[in-house]
Amino acid sequence: MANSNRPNADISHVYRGTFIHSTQQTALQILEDTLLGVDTDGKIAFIEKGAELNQLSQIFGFNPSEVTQLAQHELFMPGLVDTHIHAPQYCYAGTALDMPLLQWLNTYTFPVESRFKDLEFAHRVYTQVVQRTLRNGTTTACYFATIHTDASLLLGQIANDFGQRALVGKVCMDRNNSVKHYKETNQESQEETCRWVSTYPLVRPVVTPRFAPSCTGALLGQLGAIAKNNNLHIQSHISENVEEVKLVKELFPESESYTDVYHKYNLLTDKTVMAHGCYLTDAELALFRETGASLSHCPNSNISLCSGMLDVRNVLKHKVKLGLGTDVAGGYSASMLDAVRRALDTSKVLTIQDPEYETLTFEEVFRLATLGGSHALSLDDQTGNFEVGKDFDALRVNVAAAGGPIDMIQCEGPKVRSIGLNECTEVSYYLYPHSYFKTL
Ligand SMILES: O=c1[nH]c(=O)c2nc[nH]c2[nH]1
Ligand SMILES: [Zn+2]
Repeated sequence: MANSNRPNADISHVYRGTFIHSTQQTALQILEDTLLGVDTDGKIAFIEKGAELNQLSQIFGFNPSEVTQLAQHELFMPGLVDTHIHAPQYCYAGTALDMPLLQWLNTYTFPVESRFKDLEFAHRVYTQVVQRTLRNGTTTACYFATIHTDASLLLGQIANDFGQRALVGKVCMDRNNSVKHYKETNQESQEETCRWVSTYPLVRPVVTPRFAPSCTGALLGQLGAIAKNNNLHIQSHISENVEEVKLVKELFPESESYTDVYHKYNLLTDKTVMAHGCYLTDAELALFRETGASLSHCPNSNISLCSGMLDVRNVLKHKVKLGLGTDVAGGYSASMLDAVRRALDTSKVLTIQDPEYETLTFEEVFRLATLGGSHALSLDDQTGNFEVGKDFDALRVNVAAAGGPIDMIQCEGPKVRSIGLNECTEVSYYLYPHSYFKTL
């Protein structure tokens, strides 16, 4: 029995069955006939082999007859972590994907986001995006909201009420010539960001310069200082599209690279997550590694906006922390399972282009969607896998749910050990992020 267990914990639930998760050493571990105990704070008190039941029940003082046994076709997996999603853009997800990034922002995104001044509209869309992502198994999400502080607070409140672990950013932008009222003055952006971050712990605020082209150097510097003084998370976009990289060079001629722009303004820290990074050089990746900043790989968005393809293998080689993001609505799907599939597709396209390229495995991408995401958001002490002491943040998956999308086929031959890349995990599940079960 592992000595990392916490024998003094008060146990509220014990589950027995199959658990799958990732560790640093193993991309996908399948733990059959396993017992997992949850304490009254919702934290994992032990995870041990089923055969240890009697011993565990004595140590932890629970009754073996109260153990919840999973059915044959059920399993637990960690809640999915979406490291980059724009909550307001959910209202046009699946449409408006006919332009490259900069034109797309001006034509569709900024006009829609400017509507979130209207709190009633914001309430409607934000409720839908939180419910939908939860239903898709996203128990942790790192959201961009809009420039409107009150609507951003509402998003945090809604996520909190539904039991989703959410990091939320009030977007900052003091540069935008395309939609008249959708920008702030430098002073407004600074003051509203201070008002925003002072709402902690109701929401976990993220300092959110939209991206370098939307912010003056002065604002970037002020946001870097606010993040530093309050030890806050930071999120933004980087090197998504060739035109954007060129624009950043023109706007910030004194900087050596796009990464250097953020670094100069103290926006690259071990609590920073930057979306995309398709065109980062090895020197820029080295700077990410040095500062502890992470990347969010958003393959659906990268393909949908014809932005580029991230070389994930190279990011991993540089030991840069990496998670997956849906990037709704540049990405048309709010499902992290879709992000898993698109990450594999992108990797396979890179292999088609260069047969020597080492394609990502399904197991590696599963890890990116769970443990990798929790690392990228610096939440790996709380979530990402089934380690003792972390929150029991899990999806209970029934791959044989009545009316579900999978036909279970009995066949002879080797036992199938991988859950594969079909629709199976989008069937039925329960969330258990805050020491109570929820069925959506
Ligand atoms: O995919 C993206 N979505 C956005 O909303 C955005 N803003 C700046 N850069 C961006 N990229
Ligand atoms: Zn984005």
